[in-house]
Amino acid sequence: MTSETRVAILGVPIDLGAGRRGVDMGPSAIRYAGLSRRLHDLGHHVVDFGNLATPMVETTPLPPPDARLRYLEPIAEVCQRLAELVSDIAAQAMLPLILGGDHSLAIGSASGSARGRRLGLIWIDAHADFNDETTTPSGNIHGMPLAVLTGRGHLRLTGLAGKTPAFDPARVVLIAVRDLDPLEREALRTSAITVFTMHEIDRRGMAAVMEQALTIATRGTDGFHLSFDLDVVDPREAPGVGTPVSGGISAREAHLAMELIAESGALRSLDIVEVNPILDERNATAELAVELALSALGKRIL
Ligand SMILES: NC(=[NH2+])NCCC[C@H](N)C(=O)O
Repeated sequence: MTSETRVAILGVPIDLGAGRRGVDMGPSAIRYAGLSRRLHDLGHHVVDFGNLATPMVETTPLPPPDARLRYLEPIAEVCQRLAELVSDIAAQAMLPLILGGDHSLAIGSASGSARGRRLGLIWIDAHADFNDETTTPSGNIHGMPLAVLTGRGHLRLTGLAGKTPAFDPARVVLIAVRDLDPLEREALRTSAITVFTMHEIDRRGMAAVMEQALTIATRGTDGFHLSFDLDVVDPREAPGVGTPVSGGISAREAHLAMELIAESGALRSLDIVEVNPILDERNATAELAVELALSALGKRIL
């Protein structure tokens, strides 16, 4: 039996933070895969707030080729509005479920959720998204949100929670990472973030890793925000993502992680990001995204 949650769906169709087009169609693809109806069938009260208005590449001035923070202004503006909305939704005792969109949007969603409360952060992703303008090889802001949320990055982005850092690095866990840029790796090594790479998952198993992750994210906190990038799943099972990396977790391991998150009872808000329908195979990745959201919100086989 799942306990009824009031779930607020919010789409953020943005791809300005990514180097490749297409993840702006993610919210549509995930809705088309039946998200709202299936959450309702699971016993939740679901309200779809529609999509946040977002600028698109075609109507936004092109950043200079050497930009270290591509599309900073439009992304900061979207994240600011998103933070307001997520904070309002959370204040109404609803659980915000944010559909992406590229991962830069987590700067807004996680900051908004962390306003006025002390949250842990669980980041499940093939990448660490721990670059800043001095370490980024691409200038793409979707490679930076975890750095921003732990206090490192441009001032337009780091203050959206009303406190900096939005999250205490000691309460932040990064899971299933397997692709780091050289300077990003150094920054991660000296941070207080707990990192479980693919190596730890292979070695100790997802259940043991998640158990420890949940302890870290919930100790002394009011719960946690989950940011889930579909590219964490192996591209054989999740081909429709913007930046695929081979050697990922299986869909089963992803489900196990989500089920343990649901069992913790401490999930306060979540993002499901980086679904790219252009690269997908008959919407399989969006369908997986829906299945995983259901697991995170209490779906059980028996
Ligand atoms: N959310 C993502 N898909 N991030 C990919 C980041 C790739 C690379 N590390 C960069 O900073 O450009």
